[in-house]
Amino acid sequence: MSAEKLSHDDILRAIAHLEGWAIVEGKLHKDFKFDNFIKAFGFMSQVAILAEKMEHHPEWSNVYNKVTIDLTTHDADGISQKDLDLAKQINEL
Ligand SMILES: C[C@H](O)[C@H](O)[C@H]1CNC2=NC(N)=NC(=O)C2=N1
Repeated sequence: MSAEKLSHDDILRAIAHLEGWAIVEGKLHKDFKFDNFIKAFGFMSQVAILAEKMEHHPEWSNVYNKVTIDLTTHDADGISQKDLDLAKQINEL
């Protein structure tokens, strides 16, 4: 997996196939809403396992049934293929 920063155009092309994701303040962003806190936290647990396996970790926050995720590659100082891969796997959960 490459950790090089991708161009804006490359990212736009890729997120056309990633439902719900957008570029917000230079990061790959998506808002999630669940029925309740337990479901939101269950989702976060699954994302945590994925992130640890990929050695690539989200910036995120949770308020009750809402989870906000921002993906960026700190090592590349921008969005890389790793962020796109993690976004795709999160959508497949
Ligand atoms: C050594 C380790 O693989 C790196 O520090 C990883 C860990 N998780 C990471 N996560 C994210 N989002 N960006 C990184 O650059 C990053 N680097």
